[in-house]
Amino acid sequence: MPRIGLFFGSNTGNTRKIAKMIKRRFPDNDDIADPLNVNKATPELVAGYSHLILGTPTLGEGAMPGLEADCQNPSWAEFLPQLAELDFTGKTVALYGLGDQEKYGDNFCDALGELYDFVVARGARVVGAWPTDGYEFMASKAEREGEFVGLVQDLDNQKMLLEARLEDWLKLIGPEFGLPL
Ligand SMILES: Cc1cc2nc3c(=O)[nH]c(=O)nc-3n(C[C@H](O)[C@H](O)[C@H](O)COP(=O)(O)O)c2cc1C
Repeated sequence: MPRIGLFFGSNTGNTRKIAKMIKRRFPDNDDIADPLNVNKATPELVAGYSHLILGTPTLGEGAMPGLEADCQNPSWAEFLPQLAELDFTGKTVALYGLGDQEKYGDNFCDALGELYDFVVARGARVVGAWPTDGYEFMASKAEREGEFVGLVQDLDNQKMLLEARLEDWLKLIGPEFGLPL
């Protein structure tokens, strides 16, 4: 079984696209599972991995994706409560989030911050903090002590930076995840 689980929620496909890019970046590497939408995941599946890469967009006004944020399918908002009792102690977790800094500068990538708080409260070791340089926003729950808690991508305004940012971040977390660079 792969060591590294790759889970995402997505409304319009951007977060899924990045999950697929991460998987494709390591071809023929059995350590990393195929990306799975959280609306098809189970707590048992998440529990089975020692390493997790979790991705989420922010919807609504700073909300997790899910039915209340007008997604067509359940997503993180419905799945996280199912993980409430899961012990993340001993797990290494890397997070990435998507948002729109121009339209939602007051809630930029808030769901990424919520995901961070959720796993940290359950004992996870989170790696892959990311600089806020190069982004313009007013407030973000994903910002802690001057850094984002994970990779931030803005495909609405900075799509041209997608690949370079992802590559740099994968280099950052690679050693923590035992992934080749
Ligand atoms: C209705 C709606 C609400 C949004 N609210 C926020 C928000 O509060 N904060 C933010 O950073 N981005 C917000 N966004 C931007 C999305 O997070 C961004 O477009 C993201 O790339 C969508 O990812 P997905 O295609 O995986 O769903 C919102 C987008 C939509 C359509």
